Amino acid sequence: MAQQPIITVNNLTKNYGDFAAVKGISFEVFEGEIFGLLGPNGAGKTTTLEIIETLRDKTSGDVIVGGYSVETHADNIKKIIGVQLQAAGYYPNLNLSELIVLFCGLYGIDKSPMEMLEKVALTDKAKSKYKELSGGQKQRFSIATTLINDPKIIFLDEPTTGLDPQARRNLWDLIREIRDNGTTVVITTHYMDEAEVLCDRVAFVDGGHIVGDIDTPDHFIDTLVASGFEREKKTKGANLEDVFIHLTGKEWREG
Ligand SMILES: Nc1ncnc2c1ncn2[C@@H]1O[C@H](COP(=O)(O)OP(=O)(O)OP(=O)(O)O)[C@@H](O)[C@H]1O
Repeated sequence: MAQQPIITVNNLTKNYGDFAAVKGISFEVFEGEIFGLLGPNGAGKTTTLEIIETLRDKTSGDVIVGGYSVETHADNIKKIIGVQLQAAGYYPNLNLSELIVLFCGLYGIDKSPMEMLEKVALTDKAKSKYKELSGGQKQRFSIATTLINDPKIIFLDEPTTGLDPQARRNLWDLIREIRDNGTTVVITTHYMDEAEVLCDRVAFVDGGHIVGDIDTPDHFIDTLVASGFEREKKTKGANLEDVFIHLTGKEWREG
């Protein structure tokens, strides 16, 4: 069966005053995939994401999300997407369970906080405040809040920045699980190892453009190797991170 586009971005541009941050970007995200926008700091990933999320106006181009145009049907789009809040959005005096109740109220949805926390393995932190969580737990909680309205698509902007290797791997498992349960995931990252193991397809963004094709990580790598590219050093069968994980285990950490 042909893959169905759930997001179509066509010739998108965004100027901040005289500065062109996004310079004619086009891509499709297929239903049910983990799609990665990869690129260095300042490439235009967040700007592109925020326009798709209807949080920022575009300068020109077309963006269709779930069949709706960002220009004319932003409210319909907001109902079918899940977006991570910045940390400042979490009221400091409420615990995780109370925060979930608050978000449910904003969406007009009745969900059990424990059920939402269960999805991200945080039921034991239900009575904790957001600021008391570790980096990985904070990310997991913020992912739980994106799932409250049973969205068709969630957007994760650099979800593993600053996390330790276990927390990153556990977050990758969680993101795959969300995809396997039928939610499309759009993620930005500048970690190529992350994109390689996590994303079904990726686009490389640099200087406001998509450079090269949009393809699976495997196909990109195979094409590069077939072109005669060789790494300078022969890689070993494991790396230092493998040693670290082997020695310290892969279980959830509370630290
Ligand atoms: N509100 C704004 N006003 C002016 N310039 C902005 C604004 N937001 C972003 N920019 C600029 O637009 C460019 C793209 O920024 P953007 O945040 O989209 O990049 P990014 O790829 O997400 O980078 P990062 O990984 O650092 O978040 C950068 O040069 C940035 O300084």
